[in-house]
Amino acid sequence: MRRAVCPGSFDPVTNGHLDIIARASRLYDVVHVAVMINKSKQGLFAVEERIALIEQVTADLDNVQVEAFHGLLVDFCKQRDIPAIVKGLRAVSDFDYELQMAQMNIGLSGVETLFVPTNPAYSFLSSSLVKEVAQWGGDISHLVPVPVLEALNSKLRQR
Ligand SMILES: O=C(O)c1ccc2[nH]nc(Br)c2c1
Ligand SMILES: O=C(O)c1ccc2[nH]nc(Br)c2c1
Repeated sequence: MRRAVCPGSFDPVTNGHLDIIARASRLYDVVHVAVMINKSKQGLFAVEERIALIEQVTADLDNVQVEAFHGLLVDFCKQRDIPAIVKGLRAVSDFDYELQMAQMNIGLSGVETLFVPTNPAYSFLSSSLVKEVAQWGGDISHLVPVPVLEALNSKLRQR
């Protein structure tokens, strides 16, 4: 079974993320979406909420599995026999950091990183920008899946 992991914080999952995950699911037998637990950074959505949203929006992709992880991504990969990391690249500005991480990861464990050029329609997109615009009442309905839009609206109404 050829496995890959798509790591991220997915706080929340956007159309850009979903595009990468769907394309990876067409290239690999199993795609593990790994939601990073970051104790030092309180996200808008709890990890469980992020996982539930990703599961909801990838329900039509039967080879996608979603789970949380903390610690080193390469350890997550080793424990699950995953030889490849798949990440989206939005712009040249992403590449510096991603190259550094990829070189660190292959040095640590031999896990390769494959980069997928994001759909140009989403090259400006990030979870943080979506949250920023949504909290000021901006229309982000074309940037996130419907369940995420609904979750964002109710989360921001609670504030
Ligand atoms: O959610 C994130 O933090 C995040 C970051 C960087 C990313 N590259 N590709 C994907 Br999918 C991705 C997700
Ligand atoms: O949402 C983010 O923060 C984020 C960052 C970096 C990213 N690269 N490719 C994708 Br899709 C992506 C998403």
